[in-house]
Formats: sequence, C-alpha cells, structure tokens
Amino acid sequence: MSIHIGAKKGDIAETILLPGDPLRAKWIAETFFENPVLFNEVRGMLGYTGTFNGKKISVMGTGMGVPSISIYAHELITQFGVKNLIRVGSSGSYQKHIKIRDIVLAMAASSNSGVNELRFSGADYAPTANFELFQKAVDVAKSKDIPIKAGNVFTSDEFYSDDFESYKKWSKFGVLCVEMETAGLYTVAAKHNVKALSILTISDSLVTGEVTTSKERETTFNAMIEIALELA
Ligand SMILES: O=P(O)(O)O[C@H]1O[C@H](CO)[C@@H](O)[C@H]1O
Ligand SMILES: O=c1cc[nH]c(=O)[nH]1
Repeated sequence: MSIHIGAKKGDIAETILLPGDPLRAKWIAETFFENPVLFNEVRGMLGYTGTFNGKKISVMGTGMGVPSISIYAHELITQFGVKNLIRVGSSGSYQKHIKIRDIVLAMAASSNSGVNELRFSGADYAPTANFELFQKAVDVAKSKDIPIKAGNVFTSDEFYSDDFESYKKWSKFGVLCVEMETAGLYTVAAKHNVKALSILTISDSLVTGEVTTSKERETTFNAMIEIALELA
C-alpha cells in the first residue's frame, strides 16, 4: 500500500492504462477486461486489474494535471513495479487537420507546466515517448486499420486559459493538440527508466469550437483503447 494507492504488491500488472477520469477507468475495466478486480478506491481514483487475451493488465485514473499524474506514476513505478504506463486521454485539437475523434500518439510533449521548470531549474527538458511502445502502437493501429496521427502535443497547466488565442503560437510551431498530463508522465517514466506512451483521442477543437459530451469522454473512444490494450 502506498500513500495514494490502496493495493497490495502484486495487485497491479506491469502494464497499466491511465485515463485521467476514474470513471473511464471503470468503463475500460468493465468493457474490455476479463475478470476485473478493483484494487484502489483511495480518493475515488478507481483502479482495476484483470486480463486481456489472457495477459494481466491494469487500469487506473490519474486525475487531471501534471502534479496528479506525477504522484500516481511515481507510486505505481516505485512501489508496485509497473513498467509500461499508457495514458489514454482526451485532448483538444490545435490544428484544422486534426478532427474530433482522431487519435494522436504523443511523440513528445511541449509544456507550460511549472513542475519541470522547478525540476530542471528553468532549463528545458524534452519529455518523449518510449520508442518501443510508440512503434508497437503504430503497428497495432496499422493491423487494425485504425488511422492515427503522431507528433508534438502540448501539456498545459490550464484548462481555461485567460488568453484563448495563446494556443495559436503552439499551433504555428506544429503542435497537434492540448491535454494536461503527458509531459509529467514521460518525465517520471524516464527518471525511473520505464516505458510510457500517451494515446489521445480528440474530444474538442480549439480551431472549430466543436465539443463532445462528458458522457462520450467517459465511455467511448474505443479505438484508442483497442490500441492500448494490445501493448500489454
Ligand atoms: O480525459 P483526460 O484523460 O482526463 O485528459 C484531458 O481531460 C482533462 C480536462 O478535461 C485533462 O485531464 C486533460 O488532459
Ligand atoms: O486539456 C484538454 C483536454 C481536452 N480538451 C482541451 O481543450 N483541453
């Protein structure tokens, strides 16, 4: 048991899917896992372990933002021996060609997060995806005929920015979409020499103003999950 995860050693698989929303974790476990068992309820951050095609796999919510996912990633790695951390998140498009429900693999994560600024004393660190997981995700998507996009994403400390137009600066430099955790996840994974990948589904567009409902964000996005499950 760690401070924020009420599980015993061995309760959590080496590969874990990490949605921000704990109810998406519940939906993933109940929809895709064989024999899901609840291993965490601390702070309502639901976590389950089951099997998928006979292989042990876990899923747990991370909450929103770099500080929250950093706590869970740290404890999962250091106290429960997790080796592959796969974020399955929603994201807002920064580009005209990145449409609602598109899937984006985050090759790297630019960020305005204060966490890495503190950690690296103001110098820039480039949080990047694990190449093996990335390559495998590309292969799985291809074999399942699931179209994907890949590139630089933006991990923001803000959901509601005071300056809505500020996204255009990142968009001009090729950043595909925005979310709130990937830079933190990739950094913590690198520090502990384990693998991480963020797979994102576009839930809204800052370019067109389109949005999906919170129910859809909780219980759909199957294609992204199908890719993530095969990485176990
Ligand atoms: O859908 P999740 O995984 O929570 O991801 C995105 O959604 C939340 C904001 O609504 C942030 O956590 C952002 O990163
Ligand atoms: O962080 C996020 C996630 C989804 N959509 C956004 O606009 N921002």
